[in-house]
Amino acid sequence: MPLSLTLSPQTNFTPSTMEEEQRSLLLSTASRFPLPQGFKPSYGTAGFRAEASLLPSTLYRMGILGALRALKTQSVIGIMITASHNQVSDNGVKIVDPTGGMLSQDWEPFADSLANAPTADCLIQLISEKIERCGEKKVEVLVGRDTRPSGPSLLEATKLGIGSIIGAVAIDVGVLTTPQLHWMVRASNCSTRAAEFDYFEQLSMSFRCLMDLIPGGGESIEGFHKLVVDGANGVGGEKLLVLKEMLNLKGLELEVRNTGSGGGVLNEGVGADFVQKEKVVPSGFGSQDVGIRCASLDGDADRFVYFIVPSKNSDKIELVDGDKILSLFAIFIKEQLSILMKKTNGAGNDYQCRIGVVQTAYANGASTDYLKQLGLEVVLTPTGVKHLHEKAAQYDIGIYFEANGHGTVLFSEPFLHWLEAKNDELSSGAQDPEQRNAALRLLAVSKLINQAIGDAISGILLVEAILRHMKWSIHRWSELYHDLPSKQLKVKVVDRTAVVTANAETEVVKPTGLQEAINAETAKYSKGRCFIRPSGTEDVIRVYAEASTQDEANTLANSVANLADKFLGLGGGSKS
Ligand SMILES: CC(=O)N[C@H]1[C@@H](OP(=O)(O)O)O[C@H](CO)[C@@H](O)[C@@H]1O
Ligand SMILES: [Mg+2]
Repeated sequence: MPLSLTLSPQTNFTPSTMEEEQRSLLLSTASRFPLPQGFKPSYGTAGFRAEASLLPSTLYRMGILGALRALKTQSVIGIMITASHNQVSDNGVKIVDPTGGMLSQDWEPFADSLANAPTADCLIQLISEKIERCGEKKVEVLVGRDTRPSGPSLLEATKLGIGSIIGAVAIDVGVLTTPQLHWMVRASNCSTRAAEFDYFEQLSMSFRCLMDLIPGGGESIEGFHKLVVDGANGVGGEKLLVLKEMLNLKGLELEVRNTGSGGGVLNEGVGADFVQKEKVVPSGFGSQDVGIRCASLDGDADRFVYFIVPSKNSDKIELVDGDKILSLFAIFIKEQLSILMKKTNGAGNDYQCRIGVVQTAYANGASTDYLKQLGLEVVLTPTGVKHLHEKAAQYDIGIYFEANGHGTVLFSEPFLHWLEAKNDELSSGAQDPEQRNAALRLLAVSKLINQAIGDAISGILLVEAILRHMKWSIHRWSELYHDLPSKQLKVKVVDRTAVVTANAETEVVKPTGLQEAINAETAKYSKGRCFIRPSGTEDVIRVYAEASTQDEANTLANSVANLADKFLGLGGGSKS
């Protein structure tokens, strides 16, 4: 428990004024968490990740960072202990800002410095430069974790870090999906009900609302109802089962496999990352699932993809990835908006709603072309939800997805205010009921789809409601456009930070000469596109290639991986 201290409002602590009580509290805890020798944690695409035994000092220090951020913002902050799709022996940490989004990027260098402070004295010096207190109210840091066995001990380290900052309190919110924690932090700071039950209730109510608004009641289509979900042996499967208990699924038969209770290993041969990258049937799925709608969550349930098992005789799947999920959401939202905005009695509409679609360079080129053909504005950002989310928030409706299934739809406050008012206006008087329904549907979407971060559970519910609304099978959805064949490889190099990229990671700036070599290789292929970038979650360089045939995409990826190896590699370095 933190020590209580009466503080005067607006007190700023400088190195010389950090009071003795705070200093000695920090000294007593910091000495228990030395930085392991040779360990250089780095704040990557989504926080810190490493082999779990290396992480107690990082988690303790991120506990401190969460507390400092809560004091600075005078808001609830979240800390999620997870390594998402990484192997079970890894763990990691993501920090959730007051809005429910990822830690503000201008705090990332501080996070790096804290995590790498070599001694307790250096750590205390860094803290004393950042610590700020305003007011006497204690600030809360919510700590959630996924199902990894290293979670409980890392939770204790995190709580000690939070408790080492006077004025901050750790609240253990237990085992959660990453997006549940983001949702709770956002709700806490909006002064709305923020318990896990409230999350489930909001999702189930908005889902039911969308289902009730389906013209003709969303009547059954042969073979339509069954959805089988692969829970990656992680936290998402169990949570989906809780939701299923609460939800009137309107005839949707939901089966969840790989919940982790059957002895399977987290992310091993299962889960969204495996399915999307390997394009093979996950463990627990097979010939009994041919033609059925299937979905996979990742280890912390912040991403999802759909897939079909096309034949009994092969372990290959037909992937319906984040790009297609984005396309489905975009079609539905665009359609509802155009119903809502249509002129009635010669009267126009008074709101110019800007829709934006945000992707990364990993988006399949066919999806980008398709979205542009729909008349949508498409922009690319660097990899990582922090970049996509920031860009999407600049629109009235910003739809963002990474190809791997991480994304959501953001609605701006001004647009939601307008929509609420429009809905009120349409509900009074003899208006077109379809226009009112369109307003209600968009409002329901804004409540169903997580406004804080990509969320597999809420995303799956939105997909299910839209497919039912459109009366589309997964096959119809998958046929929206045909993906260009693509290939991803990882290359182990001596120092991945030697690669510096520009233009949303599509061009290598350093080392010099490498981009020219990639260009020359890519030019040999019809519809060739290829880029490399350092991963922010693994110690590898990623290579992505697209071409008009799978063989060509494979060859292009291999050639460029060899180039990366030549410029940066271990010499005959490993590829996978
Ligand atoms: C190609 C790819 O799938 N990259 C993933 C992966 O990041 P890397 O920086 O590529 O390791 O993990 C991120 C966090 O989950 C996710 O946002 C991102 O899309
Ligand atoms: Mg994840």
